Amino acid sequence: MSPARPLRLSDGPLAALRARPLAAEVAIATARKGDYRAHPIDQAHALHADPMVDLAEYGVAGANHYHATHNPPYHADITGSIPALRARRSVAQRLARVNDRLAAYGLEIWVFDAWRPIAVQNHFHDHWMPDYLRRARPELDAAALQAEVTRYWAKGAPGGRIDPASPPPHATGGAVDLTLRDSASGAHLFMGSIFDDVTALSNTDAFEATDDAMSFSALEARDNRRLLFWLMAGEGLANNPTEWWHFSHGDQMWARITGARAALFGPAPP
Ligand SMILES: C[C@@H](N)C(=O)N[C@H](C)C(=O)O
Ligand SMILES: [Zn+2]
Repeated sequence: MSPARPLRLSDGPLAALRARPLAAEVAIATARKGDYRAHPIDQAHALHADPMVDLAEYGVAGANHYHATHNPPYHADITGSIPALRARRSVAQRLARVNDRLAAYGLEIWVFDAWRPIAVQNHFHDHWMPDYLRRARPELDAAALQAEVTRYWAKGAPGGRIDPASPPPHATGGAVDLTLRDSASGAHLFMGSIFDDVTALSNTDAFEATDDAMSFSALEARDNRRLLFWLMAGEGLANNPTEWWHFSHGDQMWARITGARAALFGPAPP
């Protein structure tokens, strides 16, 4: 018996997700996110000690974007990066369930990054992004430059010592950066910007207001971002409104955006 042909994205339940606007949810997330690093963390929660696992063990595909050479816009292996893609077990299970929904369409999640060494976080927040901005936007004063850095890169930990009450999202094991791809060819769905673009183009709702019925690029990016957003929301993951690729469950950003009383995860266990 020949394998069933994959469903088309114009059909079935995922077509409905691609047609579902997301601007209202993004506006709520933007309003709530605020100073998310000050949100309480519930150390007594049953998931607080959720173990770390390799995403590959849960059938979730990906390659660490920071531990690579052909990784625009960096084009360099970042010092301190690792090949592994690790996350909390409950997060891996959520991603696996998203993959179950995608399978009939011949699609799957592709992960760019998950748990991130603090050296990598510090590199981008303290050095790479400020250096880049000083060259590209020399008109920015110190405060404006810092605001622009933290729009896209969370503060790490000076000296590498993570404050257990305020870990950067990717140090918790609850945050993942990802997209969708065709499982057979490996081709990524078009999302309208590259991963880690640090402009408004990366805002999750960047294409929601498109009124140009002839811009198939804008329409395709809009519908694919909607698909990713609603699939992840269906598994309880919250999206960072300035980055279409960043989702989390259990960290402080997730707690702020979803209205949870407390986050579940502090710094990830070894
Ligand atoms: C820039 C991106 N890869 C990212 O992960 N940003 C978030 C906000 C972070 O640094 O935690
Ligand atoms: Zn991220």
